[in-house]
Amino acid sequence: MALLGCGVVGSAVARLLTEQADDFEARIGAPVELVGIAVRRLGRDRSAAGVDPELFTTDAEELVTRADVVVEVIGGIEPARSLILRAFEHGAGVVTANKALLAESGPELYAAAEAVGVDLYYEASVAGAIPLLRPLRESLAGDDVRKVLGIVNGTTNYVLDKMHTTGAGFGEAVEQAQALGYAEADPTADVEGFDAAAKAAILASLAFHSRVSGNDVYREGITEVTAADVQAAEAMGCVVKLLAICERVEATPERPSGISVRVHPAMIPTSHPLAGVREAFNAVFVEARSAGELMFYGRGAGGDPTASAVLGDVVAVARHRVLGGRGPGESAYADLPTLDMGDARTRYFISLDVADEPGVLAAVATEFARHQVSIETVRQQQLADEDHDVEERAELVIVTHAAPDAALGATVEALAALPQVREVSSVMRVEGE
Ligand SMILES: NC(=O)C1=CN([C@@H]2O[C@H](COP(=O)(O)OP(=O)(O)OC[C@H]3O[C@@H](n4cnc5c(N)ncnc54)[C@H](OP(=O)(O)O)[C@@H]3O)[C@@H](O)[C@H]2O)C=CC1
Ligand SMILES: N[C@@H](CC=O)C(=O)O
Repeated sequence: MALLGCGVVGSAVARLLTEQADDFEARIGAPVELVGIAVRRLGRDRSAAGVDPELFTTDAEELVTRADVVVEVIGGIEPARSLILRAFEHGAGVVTANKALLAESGPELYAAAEAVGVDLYYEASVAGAIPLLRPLRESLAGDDVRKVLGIVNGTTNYVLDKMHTTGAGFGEAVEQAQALGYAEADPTADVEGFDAAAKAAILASLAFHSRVSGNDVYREGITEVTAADVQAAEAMGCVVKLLAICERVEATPERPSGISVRVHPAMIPTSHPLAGVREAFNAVFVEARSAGELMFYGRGAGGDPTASAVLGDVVAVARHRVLGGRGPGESAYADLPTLDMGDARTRYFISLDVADEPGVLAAVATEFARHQVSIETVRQQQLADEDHDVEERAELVIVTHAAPDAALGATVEALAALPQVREVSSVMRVEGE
């Protein structure tokens, strides 16, 4: 086995593989020999990997030519993509945790693996330690998956959790997540939702037997979530979570059936099981026609949890080397189109700072009616300034029923333009009953 990368995940893979060498031999039916570990720079302290220092090399291209199984935990697009293709050319099976690469170049990699008849496994790429991709790809192969909904990014869940529970600032919480090994090399990928979007693309591809790339996913990160949003959520008995939502959408007279794949922050009621997902944990609901609802929960990031998923794949690929055969390849036969975000049916929470005068409610309600958005609840309260003097201002808090996202967005724009509306203080989608 060749290991590409020896950072948070790679060092845990090397250490656990070495510590449990006898068990791996028994499970696979042959010993696993680590033939080398490729890194960017030599001379760093690699003691966490617990392996012979002679194994380290900066020549990854040469290393992949002398292994039966290549584990890629470098991250990013290049040189990870070229190294994986080179490993396939030399007949090696590949295990990767690289969701960014799979979401961008998945079809190319599946085809290359297929062409030479070798394995490509990537359980660690979504939701860290949680066995999720194999259940979707294999256990649910006899069912019809309708929806996948969950928290798939540990860093943002950690940040939002800290903002809720300790009142920590955004930057401070991101630094903590980086120190704990949860964040990507560039944490922008986490906080801007790119990492969750890549994972949503992988989940949707597997769940709906279609090709979904990261660019097909509607994406909003958590950088715009303010302390005021967090407080507004709490006042509503909700918490803010970054959610990945993949769903089958039936045809309407205006558009064909397809899939909606989106990542954005949302308020969910504290009674919802996802609200209790704390720190860097992940949780994913899968809804299938016959199975009903399934929930997967566990550690979504960090060295050892991710290495657990990587090593599970190593055992599967190595077994195939010993016994013959290979795991399932890509299944994209359904070829469903990805629909526009505007067509997704969502619910909105909207908080407005309005002039407290007659006719305000009617003006606001008219905009909702004009855009065919139905209101679920409205709450109005007078606003006081810092000296607790009651001004001629009020806060209107509105929660809508589900409506097309485009109609909800247009409603917010129209509300902002009303003369009675001083400010749209907070807008967030709402998920969960
Ligand atoms: N951290 C986590 O919790 C999880 C991470 N992942 C994924 O796992 C992968 C690895 O993540 P992580 O371990 O956190 O990343 P790190 O940044 O901690 O480690 C990356 C490793 O790759 C090496 N590397 C970088 N560029 C090259 C190169 N050109 N040639 C050879 N080696 C190179 C680095 O070398 P050097 O040490 O010399 O810098 C380092 O050892 C990523 O795809 C990530 O998305 C998936 C699930 C969870
Ligand atoms: N940066 C990612 C790591 C695991 O995929 C996350 O925070 O979830």
